[in-house]
Amino acid sequence: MTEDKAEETSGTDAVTCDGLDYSFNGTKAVDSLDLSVGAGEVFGLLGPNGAGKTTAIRCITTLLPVPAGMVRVFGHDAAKEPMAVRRLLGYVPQQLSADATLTGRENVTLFARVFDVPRRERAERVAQALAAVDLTDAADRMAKTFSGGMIRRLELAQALVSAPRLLMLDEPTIGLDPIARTSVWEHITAVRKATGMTVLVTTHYMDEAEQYCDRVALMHRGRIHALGTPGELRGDLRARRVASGAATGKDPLPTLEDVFRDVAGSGLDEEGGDFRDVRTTRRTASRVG
Ligand SMILES: Nc1ncnc2c1ncn2[C@@H]1O[C@H](COP(=O)(O)OP(=O)(O)OP(=O)(O)O)[C@@H](O)[C@H]1O
Repeated sequence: MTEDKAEETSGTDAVTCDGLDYSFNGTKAVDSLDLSVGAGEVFGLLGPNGAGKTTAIRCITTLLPVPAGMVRVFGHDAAKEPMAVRRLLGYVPQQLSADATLTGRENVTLFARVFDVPRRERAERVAQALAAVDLTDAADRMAKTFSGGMIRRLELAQALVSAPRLLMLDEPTIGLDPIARTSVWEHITAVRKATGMTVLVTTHYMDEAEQYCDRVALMHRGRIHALGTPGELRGDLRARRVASGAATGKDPLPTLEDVFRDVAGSGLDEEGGDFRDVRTTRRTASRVG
């Protein structure tokens, strides 16, 4: 992290969305979203396909234009100061962002150049980013020889090389096997501990959200239906069930998926929106091969 960025981002929320709306051809993808992500938090935006998670993320990254006053990143208005916002962000989109025909090091160097990492610091910062995701030994191999998990870690290194204060990850572990998923999360967690950066992540995987996110927002049809720590949300649902006579205090805590079913009602079933069913497999290694 560079010192000027650390100073610039102290004392303000990392992300504030205030009545964020976004429509595609008249259809609302994000509907009056209010959200605050505290500096240093790992915050999970959860929801089934089509909930509006990616659209919200793209508004926050400034990739989709929004009116002034709707999105702030460390106090900078995304509409008025998009360059200031971008300077503080690292973004790993769902789509593949590594080039198969370049080596790991070349891919990260490309991002270092695009994000204006000073030339004299570049080689060291690239090496640090690769080391942070455990790719030092593979750094000089072409990305097309990498496994899906390694590619995801390479994409993380690409996003980390500019020393972001806010790392945005759109479905970072989709399509990976359980071991690779754990490895990606361990690296995210380690970098976050070392740098204090904020992490905003979208996922379908409730187990990951539960394990790695400080707070989560459950999103459905463009709106947030519940927000809190995973423990709070599960505890609240149990309390509601006990109060209504549907459960006793001795029953095990409901899962986050139960919480989601409760707040989203029957809409999930209508849309075939069970989280276990809706994962779109992100093409990773096979796509670069
Ligand atoms: N470029 C686009 N043009 C038109 N409609 C879009 C576009 N991108 C998204 N949408 C629509 O906006 C809504 C929200 O989509 P979005 O991709 O934000 O959801 P999501 O929660 O990220 O889902 P997924 O997990 O599938 O990415 C959906 O109804 C989707 O069809």
